[in-house]
Amino acid sequence: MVRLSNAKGGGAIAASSPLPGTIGAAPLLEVSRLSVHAGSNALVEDVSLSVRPGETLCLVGESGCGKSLTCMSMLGLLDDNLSLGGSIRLFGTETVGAPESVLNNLRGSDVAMIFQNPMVSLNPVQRVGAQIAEAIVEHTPLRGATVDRRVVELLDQVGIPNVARNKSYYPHQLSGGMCQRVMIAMALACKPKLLIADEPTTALDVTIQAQILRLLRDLQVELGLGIVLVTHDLGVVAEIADHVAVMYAGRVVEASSVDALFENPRHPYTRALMGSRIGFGRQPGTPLDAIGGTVPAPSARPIGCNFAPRCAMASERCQVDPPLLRYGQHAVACHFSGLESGVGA
Ligand SMILES: Nc1ncnc2c1ncn2[C@@H]1O[C@H](COP(=O)(O)OP(=O)(O)OP(=O)(O)O)[C@@H](O)[C@H]1O
Repeated sequence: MVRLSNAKGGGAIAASSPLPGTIGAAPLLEVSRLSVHAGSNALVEDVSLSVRPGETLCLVGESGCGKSLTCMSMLGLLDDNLSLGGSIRLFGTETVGAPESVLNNLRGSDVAMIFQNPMVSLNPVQRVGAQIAEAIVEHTPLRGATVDRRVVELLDQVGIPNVARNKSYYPHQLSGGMCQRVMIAMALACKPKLLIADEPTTALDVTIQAQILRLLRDLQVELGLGIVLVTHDLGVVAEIADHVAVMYAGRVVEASSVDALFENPRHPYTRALMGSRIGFGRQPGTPLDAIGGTVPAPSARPIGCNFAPRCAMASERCQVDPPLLRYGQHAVACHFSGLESGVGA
């Protein structure tokens, strides 16, 4: 279940139903009223969400909406110039304000992260098998020949063909898709319960992207992983998400189950994201509508609703910040959502 709250909108909001089989399972991750500041600028505000075993939560939004900072906060990997507020509980342990040793224990053991560009994340001068072996030695008690066996097992698990040969290759000898599989193998080396994936398919072409998403989904079923996946692509969301949090200018503006979001997007920003992409409710032949304007910089946010300057529906009401409100399993922060009065579904 993804839970959401917004300080201005009141208490916790249950924004979607748990997956079958996860009802009652303790959340792997619980983020409550997360804020990230650079000096007086709020980069992320009042973000709350949770992920249970076997669930995939997608964070979606344009560049600069705060998706990566939200993920980096979860791992305690924020730059030194940033300050963190709110609460982040990983497997029940509060990590905000916790000593580095607590985060070190969690990172690479119960929680792992994969990034956008595997070519950048992998060491170019070390064979991929050796890089996975290093991750195994760092995060598990395995040693010697057992490590080699585990390398082969992991490469098999992520669908690398001809493992005996490919494990001795350097990253540049493998395709981008294969390198991303290697990164996923490294992430799995520590048998994590939670995987945080920041745009893991953005650098890959569409066919390979679909293969990697399928792999993540398969691994999730096999291992019961919770996944937080960042993307700006609603196609990726449709493919893999159970729950979605749409972020705009540092906040969650809409959240629900993936089905409810696509059936009935309520925030004008969500609808604009859908309208700017081929295949989401568009008639064949209609031109793509780019969303006019850009996400406001944290230092230049408007008074009231952050999306108002780009919103066709904006009126005087939007000078007042809309709270994130819930209707059933759907939460939205817009004066025109029809949710304020609790009507309409
Ligand atoms: N260390 C930092 N100091 C100051 N501002 C920062 C810092 N890191 C990120 N920001 C700003 O915070 C905002 C949110 O950044 P973030 O990287 O989380 O966005 P994003 O939604 O992940 O975008 P992208 O898809 O481009 O990664 C942006 O305006 C960014 O410029």
